[in-house]
Amino acid sequence: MSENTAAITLREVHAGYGHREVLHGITAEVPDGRLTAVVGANGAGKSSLLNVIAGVLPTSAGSVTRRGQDRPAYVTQHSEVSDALPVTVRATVAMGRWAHRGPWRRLTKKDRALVEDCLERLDITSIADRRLGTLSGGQRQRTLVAQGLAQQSGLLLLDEPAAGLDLRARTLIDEALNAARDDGVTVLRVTHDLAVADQAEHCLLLRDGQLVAEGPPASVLTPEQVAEAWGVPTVR
Ligand SMILES: Nc1ncnc2c1ncn2[C@@H]1O[C@H](COP(=O)(O)OP(=O)(O)OP(=O)(O)O)[C@@H](O)[C@H]1O
Repeated sequence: MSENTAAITLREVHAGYGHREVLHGITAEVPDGRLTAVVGANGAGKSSLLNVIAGVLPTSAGSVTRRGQDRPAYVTQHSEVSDALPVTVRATVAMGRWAHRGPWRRLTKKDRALVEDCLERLDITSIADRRLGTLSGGQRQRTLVAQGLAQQSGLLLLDEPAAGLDLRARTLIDEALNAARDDGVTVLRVTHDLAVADQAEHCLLLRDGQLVAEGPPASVLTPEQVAEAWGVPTVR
C-alpha cells in the first residue's frame, strides 16, 4: 500500500501504561475507505492499538500519521458506559453531533434527520425514548454504534462492537459498518471473531503487542498464523 492510499500509517509504535510497554514497535497501515479488522488473542494489544490511533493513549516512541484531519469517531464497548447516565437513546445518538454544534447549541433540522437515520439504521427507533440504563447490552451497543455513525467522521474506530450480541444485532451492526465503508468511511474494528475478520478487506493480526501479519484476510488468517497468534497448536 502506498502512503497516499493509507488512512493511517503506524511506524515503529511503542506504547504502554505507566512503565509497562504493551505495544512493541508496531508498523502497519490502515487503507483509506476500507474496512480493517484488528484481530488477536486476549491481551494482544488490540484495544491499546485502537486507543493509540484514537489519540487517547500516547505513544512512547514511533509515529502515527493520519491522513484525514477530522476527529475520529470512537465507539467503545457498551460496558464502559455508565448505567446511571440519565439520557435517552435518541439523546445519546444526538451527542454524536456535539462536535459539530457544541453541547449548548440547538441541533439543526439536518442534524435531527441524521440522528433519526442513524436510529433507523441500527433499528432502535422504537426504543429511542428509553433511558440507556434500562437497555440490554445489545441495545446499548447498537446505540453507541449509531452515535458513532452520527459523528460523520471519515474514520470510525470500534472496539468489539458486536461482542456478546445475538445474530440479528450483529447483522445490523455489520450492515451499518459496510454501508459506512461504502460511503467512503475508513472503518477499523477490533474483533475476536475470525468470521467477521474474514469479511474485512484488511486485517492486522496482533500477538503480545506485536504485529504478526497484515494484509487481506486470506493471507493473514491462515491456520498457521492464527495458531501462532493464539499460541495454540495448528489444527488440521
Ligand atoms: N488501563 C490499563 N492499565 C494497565 N494495563 C493495561 C490497561 N489496559 C490494558 N492493559 C494491558 O495491556 C495489555 C494489552 O491489553 P489490550 O486491552 O490492549 O488487549 P486486547 O487485545 O484488546 O485484549 P482483550 O481481547 O482481552 O480485550 C494487557 O496486558 C493489559 O493487561
